[in-house]
Amino acid sequence: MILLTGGAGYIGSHIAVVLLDAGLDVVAVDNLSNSNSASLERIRAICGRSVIFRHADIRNEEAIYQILRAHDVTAVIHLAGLKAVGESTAQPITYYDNNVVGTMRLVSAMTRASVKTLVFSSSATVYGTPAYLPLDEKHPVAPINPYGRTKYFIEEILKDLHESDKDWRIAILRYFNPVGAHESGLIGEDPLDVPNNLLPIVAQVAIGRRPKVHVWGNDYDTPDGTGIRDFIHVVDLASGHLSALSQLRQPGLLTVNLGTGSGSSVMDVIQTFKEVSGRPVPYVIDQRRVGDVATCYADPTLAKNLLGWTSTRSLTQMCADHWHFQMKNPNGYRGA
Ligand SMILES: NC(=O)c1ccc[n+]([C@@H]2O[C@H](COP(=O)([O-])OP(=O)(O)OC[C@H]3O[C@@H](n4cnc5c(N)ncnc54)[C@H](O)[C@@H]3O)[C@@H](O)[C@H]2O)c1
Ligand SMILES: O=c1ccn([C@@H]2O[C@H](COP(=O)(O)OP(=O)(O)O[C@H]3O[C@H](CO)[C@@H](O)[C@H](O)[C@H]3O)[C@@H](O)[C@H]2O)c(=O)[nH]1
Repeated sequence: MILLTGGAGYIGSHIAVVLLDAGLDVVAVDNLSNSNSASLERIRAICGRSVIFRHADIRNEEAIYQILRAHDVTAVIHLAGLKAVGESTAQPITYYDNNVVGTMRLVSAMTRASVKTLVFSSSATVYGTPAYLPLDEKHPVAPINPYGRTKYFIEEILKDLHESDKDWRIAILRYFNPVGAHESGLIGEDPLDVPNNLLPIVAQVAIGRRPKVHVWGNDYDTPDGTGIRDFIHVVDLASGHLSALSQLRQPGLLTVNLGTGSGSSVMDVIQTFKEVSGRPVPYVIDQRRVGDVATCYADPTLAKNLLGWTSTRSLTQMCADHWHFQMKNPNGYRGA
């Protein structure tokens, strides 16, 4: 049995599908602070079987301990956390409590239950401003906001934990920019508030929920002047977790990028989305967003060599699947 924290969320729901499809059993823990339990019903519709759901907060060590014991959990995939960069600057203590303290309570419960296999969701945001590209795992880490620092501190805590007890099997996965949705259009990204990330904004503009995309700067040192990111299909990202679990059959700690290795600009995304949706995507050029870097993409070689994992889905596929979910669920999971 795999415990999936944050299992009702965007990435967690896609990982649940990949795990169930691989024949594994899943217990999902989520406090639903940024998700809707409707996603869990949709998982059942896709896979023909369910995840077990426990409504709990990862900071509740006793509750997590009881869940680990009751379900004979052998490994944990840990996604639960807060992820909005701007909010983390306004509410740093909330972020440190939820993400860092939450992870400490979780690993304490795991230690008590003798469950010592952990896959952790980190982020390319730990690299901060790139000193060189593509970003490999040896690139220095220097996050530039509290959210990024929670990920960095958790990585360091997990390294200390592994140093202290070599029985632990830990995979730290640094995600680049997850986008898209399951091909069924049943699960996808459903931001509860105004989205910050590019793809959900573009999708809401294409469907008419917002008038236009604000392109944050077209004066970067990139071919079209707009920011470049390594967008990765969420289903490819999810399958990377299955590969990491297989690799953790031996004790050890690994830190691996999950990205495609190629970058697309904001204008590439807008153009591709326009093509796959057949809808206009009006945009306006605006000031640069504070804290943004010009270009960020992964060196995915280690994931290939160590995990035998590579991404396979194109930007067109990412936009098409994102659009499919948006069309099927114009108001997200609300009303589902
Ligand atoms: N989406 C991205 O761009 C991105 C990039 C890099 C890393 N990540 C990381 O991946 C993970 C999942 O991200 P996502 O995009 O699916 O976000 P999400 O908000 O959709 O999912 C996170 C889930 O965790 C739950 N949660 C939050 N705090 C909790 C707590 N204390 N106890 C129990 N549940 C809690 C939320 O309700 C939500 O369902 C996060 O750790 C995030 O930092 C995301
Ligand atoms: O309305 C918008 C939103 C974004 N952008 C641009 O689009 C690009 C991508 O932005 P966004 O989707 O917000 O992603 P990032 O800023 O790269 O950050 C994401 O990707 C990181 C990993 O690389 C994660 O750590 C962060 O949590 C996650 O928000 C950037 O150039 C932005 O300036 C716009 O032009 N207009």
